Amino acid sequence: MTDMATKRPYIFIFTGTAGSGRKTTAHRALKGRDGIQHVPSCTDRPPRSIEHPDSDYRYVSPQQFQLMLLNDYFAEHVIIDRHYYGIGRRYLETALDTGNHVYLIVNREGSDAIVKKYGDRVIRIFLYADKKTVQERLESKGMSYGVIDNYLSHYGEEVTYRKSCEHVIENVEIEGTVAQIRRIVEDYISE
Ligand SMILES: Nc1ncnc2c1ncn2[C@@H]1O[C@H](COP(=O)(O)OP(=O)(O)OP(=O)(O)O)[C@@H](O)[C@H]1O
Ligand SMILES: Nc1nc2c(ncn2[C@@H]2O[C@H](COP(=O)(O)O)[C@@H](O)[C@H]2O)c(=O)[nH]1
Repeated sequence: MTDMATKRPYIFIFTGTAGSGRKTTAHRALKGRDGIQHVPSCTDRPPRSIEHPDSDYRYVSPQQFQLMLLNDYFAEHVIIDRHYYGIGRRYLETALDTGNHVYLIVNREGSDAIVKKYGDRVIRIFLYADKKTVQERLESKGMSYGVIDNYLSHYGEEVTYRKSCEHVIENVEIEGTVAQIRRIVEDYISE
């Protein structure tokens, strides 16, 4: 068997401080690129906007989520502020089995769980912005003050996780961040 044939695909994890721009920059850098696909999370959190539900999530009811848990549906799951979030194991593994690299956007507990399960093909890219910038960006996105305050209250614990990650990017200027993400990912997948 050739070296190429034995190589497992990479799992790129976008993690970091909440509101740091993970979704925006990861999708801008990678969506539509051949050979890599996003694995969306499931959550029982209701959409923040009914008119424009966040396409990052598969929204399920709390009852559905509990049933999925009972059926060992998730590769990892967390509870954040009374809501459940998780990455479907089958989604993730089907993508990997077809030879695609994947990317996920999860918090630090999710990152640790995926590393534990999938090992050294997991690459964590940590994004952060300073607290004041996060606040301004989320206010301009129209997020409620309650959610923003909650995000900011976890900032200190979240930012220390950068030390465990393979790559750290301060997301200042969006195009610069997108270019850095592309460079990091290309370096791995063109090995
Ligand atoms: N470099 C940047 N400059 C200005 N605005 C940005 C930048 N990066 C992201 N944003 C904006 O900041 C807001 C938060 O970004 P995004 O939702 O991608 O963050 P996130 O880390 O995925 O958040 P969450 O914690 O909600 O999952 C969005 O309105 C996005 O357009
Ligand atoms: N471990 C996981 N964390 C996840 C997942 N999906 C999202 N998240 C993280 O949850 C918080 C809160 O998200 P919000 O959209 O309600 O603001 C944020 O840090 C997300 O990255 C997941 O499947 N697993």
